[in-house]
Amino acid sequence: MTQGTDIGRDTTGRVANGEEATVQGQAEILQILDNFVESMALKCVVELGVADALNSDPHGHNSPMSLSQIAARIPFPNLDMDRLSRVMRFLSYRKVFNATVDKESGETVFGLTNASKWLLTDNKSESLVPAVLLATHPCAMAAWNCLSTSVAEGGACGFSRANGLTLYDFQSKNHEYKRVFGEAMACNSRVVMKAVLEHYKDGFNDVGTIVDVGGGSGAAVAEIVEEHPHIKGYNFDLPDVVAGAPKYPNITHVGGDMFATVPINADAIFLKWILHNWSDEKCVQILKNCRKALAEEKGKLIIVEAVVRPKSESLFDLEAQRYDLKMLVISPSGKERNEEEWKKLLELGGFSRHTIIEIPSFLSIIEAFPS
Ligand SMILES: C[S@@+](CC[C@H](N)C(=O)[O-])C[C@H]1O[C@@H](n2cnc3c(N)ncnc32)[C@H](O)[C@@H]1O
Repeated sequence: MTQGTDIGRDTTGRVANGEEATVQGQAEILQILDNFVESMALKCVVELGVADALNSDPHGHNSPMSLSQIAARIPFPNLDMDRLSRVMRFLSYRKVFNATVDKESGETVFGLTNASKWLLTDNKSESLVPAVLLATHPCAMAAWNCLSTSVAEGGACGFSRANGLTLYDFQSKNHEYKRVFGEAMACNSRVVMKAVLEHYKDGFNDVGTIVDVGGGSGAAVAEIVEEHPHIKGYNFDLPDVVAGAPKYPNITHVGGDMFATVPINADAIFLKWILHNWSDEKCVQILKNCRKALAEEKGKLIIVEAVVRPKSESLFDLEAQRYDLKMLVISPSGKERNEEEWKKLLELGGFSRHTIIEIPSFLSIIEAFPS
C-alpha cells in the first residue's frame, strides 16, 4: 500500500512535518479562493426563501423542519430536493443553518441560527437580504472580473469596464439594478443606524440642530430626531433628491451642492457613507464646507464610515478591508481609509481633533472637532 507521503500525510494521518507548511498554505488559498461558493449558496437560499420558510411556523415555535417541510413552504413546484439538500448540508456545515437529526423520524431537520436570522425578509432592521442580492447581482459580479485590468491599466473602474457605464449612469438606464442597489443601501442604513442610535446615545445630548449632509431621503436624520426629540433636523442633498424625499416630523429638507456650500448653521453635521465615495481633494472640499457651517464652540462632525485596520482584531475588520476593494471596483476614486488617512484628511479639512468610536458594525463613528 502506498504510504502517506505522496498525499502529505504520515501513516497516522497527520500532515508530514516537512510538508506541513506547504499543505497549510494550499488549504489557506483554497479557503480564500472558494469564498464565492458561500456567496452563491447564500444567494440561492435567499432567492428560494429558505429562512422565511423556516420562520413560517404558524404557532411561532420556529421548530426545526425537514427538507420536505421546508419545500412545502417554498413557492417553486419543481424544486430539486437532492440539490436543495446539498445546499442545506453545505450551509449547515458553514453554520448558516443548524442541522440536527430528529429522534423520532431519523430525518435531518434544519433550524435558523443567529446567522440565518439575518436572511429573513420581514426583519427589516436585522436583515441582510438586499445586501446579498446586490453583492451577487450579475452586473456586480461582472465588475470583479475587470478588477485586474483596472489595476493594470488605471482609468475606468471595474464596474464601468464590465457594464459600459458608470454606476450611476448605468442605474439611470437599468431600473432593476437601480432598485436592487437602492434596497441594499437602505438595508445597510437601517442596520448601521440601529448600531449608531444604540451605541452613540450620549453623543446627541448636547446637539440642538443637526444637518445630515448627503442624507438622501432623510431617513437617517429622521431616526436621530425621533430618538432625540430635542433636536431640530435638516436633510441636505442634491435638489432633485430632496424634491422626491418623504416628509418627516421635525425634519426640513434642503437642496444644494455640498461642494459649493452647506447652507445651514448647526451644532452637528452628520456625514454617513459620503466621504468614501470621493477622492481626498473632493473630501477636503466637503469637510471645509462642513467646518464653515458648524458652531465655533461646540460644533462637531459625526462621520459614519469604515476605518481600515491592518490586522483582523474585531468582528468587522475583514469587512472594512473588503469594502475598500468593493469601492475600487465600483468607483474611480472612492476608497476606505485607515486611521492615518482619516487623521490627515480631517486636518486638511479643518478638524484638528478627532476620536474614533467603535460600534457593533463594519462602520465606525469618527467624531471630529474644529481646531
Ligand atoms: C452613498 S449615498 C449616502 C446616503 C446616506 N448618507 C446613507 O448613508 O445612506 C451618497 C449621497 O450623497 C448625495 N450627493 C452626491 N453629490 C452631492 C452633492 N454635490 N451635494 C449634496 N449631496 C450629494 C447623493 O445624492 C446621495 O444621497
